[in-house]
Amino acid sequence: MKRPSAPSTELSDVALVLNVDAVDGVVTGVSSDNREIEPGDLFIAIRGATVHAARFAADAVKAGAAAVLTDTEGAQIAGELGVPVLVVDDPARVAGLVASSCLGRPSESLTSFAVTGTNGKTSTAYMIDDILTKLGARTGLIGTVEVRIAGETVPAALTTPQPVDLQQMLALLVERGGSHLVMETSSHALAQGRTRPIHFDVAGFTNLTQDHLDYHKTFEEYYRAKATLFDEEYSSRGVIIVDDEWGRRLFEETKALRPDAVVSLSVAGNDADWQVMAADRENTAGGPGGHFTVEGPGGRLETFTALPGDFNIANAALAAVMVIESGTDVDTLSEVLKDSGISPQVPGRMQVVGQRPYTVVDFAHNTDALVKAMVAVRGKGSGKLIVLTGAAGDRDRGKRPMMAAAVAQYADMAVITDDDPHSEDPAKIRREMIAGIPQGFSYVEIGDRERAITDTVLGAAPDDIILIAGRGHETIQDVAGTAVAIDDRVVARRALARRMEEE
Ligand SMILES: CC(=O)N[C@H]1[C@@H](OP(=O)(O)OP(=O)(O)OC[C@H]2O[C@@H](n3ccc(=O)[nH]c3=O)[C@H](O)[C@@H]2O)O[C@H](CO)[C@@H](O)[C@@H]1O[C@H](C)C(=O)N[C@@H](C)C(=O)N[C@H](CCC(=O)O)C(=O)O
Ligand SMILES: Nc1ncnc2c1ncn2[C@@H]1O[C@H](COP(=O)(O)OP(=O)(O)OP(=O)(O)O)[C@@H](O)[C@H]1O
Repeated sequence: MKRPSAPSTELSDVALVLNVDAVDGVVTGVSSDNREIEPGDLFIAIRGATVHAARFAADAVKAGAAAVLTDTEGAQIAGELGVPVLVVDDPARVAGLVASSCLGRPSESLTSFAVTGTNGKTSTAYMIDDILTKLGARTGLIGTVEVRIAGETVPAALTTPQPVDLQQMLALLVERGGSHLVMETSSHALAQGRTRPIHFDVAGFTNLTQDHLDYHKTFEEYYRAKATLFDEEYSSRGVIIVDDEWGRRLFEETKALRPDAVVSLSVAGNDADWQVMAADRENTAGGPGGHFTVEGPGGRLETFTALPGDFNIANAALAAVMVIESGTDVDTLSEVLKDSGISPQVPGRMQVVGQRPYTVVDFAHNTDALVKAMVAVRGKGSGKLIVLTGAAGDRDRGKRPMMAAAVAQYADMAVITDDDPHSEDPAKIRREMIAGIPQGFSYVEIGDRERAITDTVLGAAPDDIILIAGRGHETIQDVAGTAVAIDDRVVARRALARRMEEE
């Protein structure tokens, strides 16, 4: 993605923002990676988990960096550079702030939405973007699948970009006349303060179930990271789904501190400011989703989503209430959603790739998401429900047997295959999953994912339902450092076409 144009910034102004001693000089851009330095940039050298970027400071200066911002350790590692060096305690936590001030504080010109939770961030973010676009907004959408900045789309590297990259995306959005920002905020990003200093107009919470315990260590720590988004420093208003215990706790804690800044939403009939009632599940124009009514302090909206599964009604309702809470009138919303409802195309999320056998590719890669996806597709065929799943290496090991046990509980057959093994032995990951399958349940183990998908599609009966879970939109599998190209949707479609030819 192209760089936004940046105004010249006096280093004394940067020093002022950071509350450190002033230095002379001017910068005309900012980067936290020496490989991306352009002449005139401020190089922000951060200690990462693997390396201190100060090791690359000399290279950055060679590439044209006009100044360096780092910590005391970084200044020592970098040595004499011949350009001004600003020293702060924690450059990672101020990187966003510095980038923002060098780029004209872009977030202040945008109406911004952030979604957090274990599952549903991407789907909800696409839905907010869909609504805003129908309302005539020029949007930026930043999340796991892709980054879309006022019309230009690039694949995403992270769910929530690193602070400097993020500020550059916002500056580009403003430069292109963007008015609204919608983004996913991962727990990693919140723990690392990647979104600072963005002050979101509306933050939304979907749900919290087990995931990422390799990074956060305890559920409490995971919850705390997510809860940060609802702090005064991070957002003006919050909309929280209170249908799990973590949502209820988050709502109560936020309400106690900021009574007027948060509203609750329930899809399950729990006590809440906004109530959702689902109806006519199969009668949705344009798809298998559902009609619903959402009613609360801002009025009553009747609409629908064409995306399958009850959980997508929850996501759509959250998206609608977030837009209403940003100040949009319900009648206006009702009018723009009249024909197509809240029905964006969300790549790799409950994406139907074939009808006989009914075949769905979904990103479900934790127990709760798998259960929801299985329940959503259960009635789509009269035959067996076959679920193909694996688990990623170097990530939360605890969830592996739980995921397989859930498949055994809700499906008729499991195909245990590889996800992204990363540096782990894939056979060991599969064994850990299989340990969760109870005696007597029917499963096959096929490590090679392409073969697993192909064999499953070719072997299924026409009335069976196939759920290919775990990788959704992803197109690269990381096997011991080697990038293997595989897109579940392409492989499944190819096998479905072969089936048709052979029939
Ligand atoms: C834990 C974490 O968030 N790590 C991120 C972090 O890595 P790190 O701290 O190890 O960075 P590092 O490689 O040591 O580099 C340190 C600094 O040196 C710089 N550098 C590095 C090499 C070089 O040649 N030149 C250079 O300037 C880097 O730009 C960086 O600023 O900075 C790296 C560079 O920006 C990221 O790629 C890396 O994300 C890793 C890949 C990652 O997997 N993060 C995941 C866990 C993550 O954040 N995931 C969440 C979503 C999870 C979900 O919901 O599924 C996300 O928001 O995506
Ligand atoms: N509200 C929800 N509740 C439970 N499961 C959901 C919900 N929404 C989506 N899912 C399931 O979770 C999977 C991931 O959905 P989505 O990509 O929208 O979430 P995410 O929070 O962005 O995930 P990730 O953090 O892993 O990127 C979907 O493929 C679907 O199976």
